[in-house]
This record gives sequence, C-alpha cells and structure tokens, in this order.
Amino acid sequence: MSGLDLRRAAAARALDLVEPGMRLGLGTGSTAAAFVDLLGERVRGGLDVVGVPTSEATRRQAEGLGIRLTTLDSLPHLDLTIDGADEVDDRLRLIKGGGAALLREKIVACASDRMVVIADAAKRVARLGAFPLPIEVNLFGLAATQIAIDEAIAESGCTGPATLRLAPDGNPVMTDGGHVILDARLGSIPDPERLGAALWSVPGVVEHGLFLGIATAAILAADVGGRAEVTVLGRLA
Ligand SMILES: O=C[C@H](O)[C@H](O)[C@H](O)COP(=O)(O)O
Repeated sequence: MSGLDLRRAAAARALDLVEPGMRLGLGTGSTAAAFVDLLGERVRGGLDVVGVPTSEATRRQAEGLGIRLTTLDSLPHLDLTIDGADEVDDRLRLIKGGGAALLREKIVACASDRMVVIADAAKRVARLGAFPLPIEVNLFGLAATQIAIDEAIAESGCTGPATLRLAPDGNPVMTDGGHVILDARLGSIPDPERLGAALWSVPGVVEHGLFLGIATAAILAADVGGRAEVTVLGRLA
C-alpha cells in the first residue's frame, strides 16, 4: 500500500468519531489533509459540523470543500481535534511541526476536549527525537535566542544543533504567525518534559513541537500483507 493509502485509512477511522454538530479542530499536514478531504465529502452529503483550521493551508483546503469554518475567538471550546504527527510514542507524546504549523496546532488541540492523532504507523517510536524537533522562535534577537536554546538543550541532557529552517529559495521559512523555525537535530530525547520546560524558559521561544499530555489517542495505519491494519493507542471515546 502507498503512504497515501495508509494516511487515508487512518483518516477514515478518525472520521467515524465525527458526529453531527461537532466543533472540530482541523489539523495540518498530508494526513490531516486526507481527513479534511473525507470530511468535505461528508459535509457535501449533509453533515453539519464547524471547524477551526490550524493553518492557512488547511483553511484554504476546508473552504474549497465547503466546510463551515470559524475561529477560536468565536468558538473557544472544541469537541475534537484531528491532526497528524511527526513522531508519537507509547505515552502519546508527540513531535509536531514538520510543516511549520505547531503553534496554531497546539493552541487548537489544547482548546479541544480530545485530540486524536492520525498517522502512518511508521511514525510510532520507542523514544522521541529521531525527527528534528521544531522550535518556533521570534526573529528579534535570533542569534541570542539560538545561544540560549543551545544551552537549554544541553541542560536537558540532549545534544545536537538547532538550525534555521530554510525554504528552497534559501530564505527562512516563515510560519503563519510570522516567526521562524529552528530544527533541533537531537537524535534522542530522554526526558521530553524536561526539554520542553527548558525551551519554554527561553524568552525568544514562541512554542516548541513537543506535544506532551495533549493527545488522547492515536490512530496508526500499517500495511499488513497489502491491507491497511489500524491500531489505536489510548482511548478514542
Ligand atoms: O506542522 C505540521 C504538523 O505538525 C503535521 O501534522 C506533521 O508535520 C505531520 O505531517 P504529515 O501528516 O504530513 O506527516
């Protein structure tokens, strides 16, 4: 099966969780996009839901599909957020932000009663860190912030460089919030809670991609003998 087939299988299982009238957080990335596509089909069939997108890309996609959208300012409490992840461990701790959407994703997920991750089962890891940890930072004083981030990484028992994420044109990737991203190539994060707290103590850090104690379940799809086998971590209800 292709990666897209697996992403669609996980997305389809998440769609079973959606009930009429639900207030949904709509995630960002290729797996979340598969969910939004399927949700759009249900909306065209008459399903009444309202969504808060976690990125301008998801907003454009959802608008194009006719999904009714709002904001957290109008609707500060959501029932369910469906979103992807770059890594997920067995305690449902995540690394997110591969697509530079981590700030709005974390805000929306934390405004939701439930956050359900959908992903290819290859995203499941024994320990977080092989995927570079995205850290969203303010451009002002970037060099000083980078030094403080390096110190926070070292104090947290981690090692590895945090490098500015560049777009193909060589310019820094700018997030929807107008910030830049440093990707920390740590390899392994022995104590995610300790690293997360240390990064938050750095003044120029806006947010980081460690989602700790936020996800309530993960729906993971694997290719088993040419068929998609879905595994659920945590509780979907
Ligand atoms: O910033 C992007 C988000 O955190 C995505 O949910 C994450 O990168 C996973 O994306 P994908 O489903 O495309 O692997």
